[in-house]
Amino acid sequence: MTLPAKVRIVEVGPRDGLQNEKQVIPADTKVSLIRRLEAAGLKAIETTSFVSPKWVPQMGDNTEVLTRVLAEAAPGVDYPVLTPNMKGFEAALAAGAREVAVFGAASESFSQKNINCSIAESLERFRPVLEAAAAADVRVRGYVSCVAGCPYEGSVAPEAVAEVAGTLLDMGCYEVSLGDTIGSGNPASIQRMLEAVQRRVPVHQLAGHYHDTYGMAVANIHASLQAGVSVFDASVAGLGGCPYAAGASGNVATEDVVWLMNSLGVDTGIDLNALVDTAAWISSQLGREPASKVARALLAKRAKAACTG
Ligand SMILES: CC(C)(COP(=O)([O-])OP(=O)([O-])OC[C@H]1O[C@@H](n2cnc3c(N)ncnc32)[C@H](O)[C@@H]1OP(=O)([O-])[O-])[C@@H](O)C(=O)NCCC(=O)NCCSC(=O)C[C@@](C)(O)CC(=O)[O-]
Repeated sequence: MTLPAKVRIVEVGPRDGLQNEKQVIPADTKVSLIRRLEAAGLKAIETTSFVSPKWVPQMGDNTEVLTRVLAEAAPGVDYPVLTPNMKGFEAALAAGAREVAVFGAASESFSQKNINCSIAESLERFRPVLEAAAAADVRVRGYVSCVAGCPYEGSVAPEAVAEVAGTLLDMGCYEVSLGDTIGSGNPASIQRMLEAVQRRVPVHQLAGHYHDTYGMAVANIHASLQAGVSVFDASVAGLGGCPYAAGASGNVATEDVVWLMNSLGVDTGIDLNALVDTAAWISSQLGREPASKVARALLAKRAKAACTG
């Protein structure tokens, strides 16, 4: 299949990337990260989540972060936030959200552990969110977790993914992001899953959200590109992991995705050097090195050039 001329990258670092950090990250750092991502050319930046602070303490500053980000919103940039129920949606709307995301799963056990209800109950919680969002002219994105495997149940049937994705679309989501939450997918299994999902959902309404636990995320993105997917979620410096999927590493690093796309001649609109600066900056704030191979390689190259130059 011919590759698309350009792809849309949804940066999830400030939410998916930071939600699992044990240390308290000041709101100033989160806002500064988002400003740097805007400057690097990201046009969709998942900013925070309106979930229970008892469940995910790191996102407890959601209103402050979203309000401050929106007060100086960059032109043409979307700032989606997660909202699992009406309580979250109402708080997000009050803080000025113009895009939200509901998040379900293709695995019953993960749904219970993550949002404390069954898949069917979760869809019933999302329905009023989608209705209220339509009335307020707020866009809604859908997520399906565990599309390639569940930390509690093991394998997940592609048909189960297709069913939840299709229902989210029928309910009014404009796009469904397919989460390989524990990074257990490989190009063959992702391809099989996408074939099943595409029987229910048009490919232009799908996004890939692949964690990089086993180093397969870039290969899975390449397989998805060949299957016609042109939206990918990624996290600067490879930050993150899901608090309810033990051992799962971060999302694929945004730098790795931009490097892949640049090498394929696919436009992302993102400045790789500015992105690597951002990866180095947020990693230093967290007291570690960037997780991504591309950031490490480019930073090492710069350091060598600085020594020899
Ligand atoms: C969904 C709930 C809230 C249900 O939690 P619950 O306990 O079933 O909810 P409840 O309605 O029974 O309410 C219990 C308490 O929570 C409060 N509450 C209820 N709703 C909210 C809200 N929206 N915001 C703030 N507080 C809320 C509510 O007010 C009450 O407070 P209390 O009276 O005990 O003081 C809970 O399970 C939760 O917050 N879970 C967190 C899930 C989460 O954030 N997981 C990580 C994100 S998902 C992910 O990372 C995967 C993804 C998207 O990236 C894709 C992938 O990789 O697969």
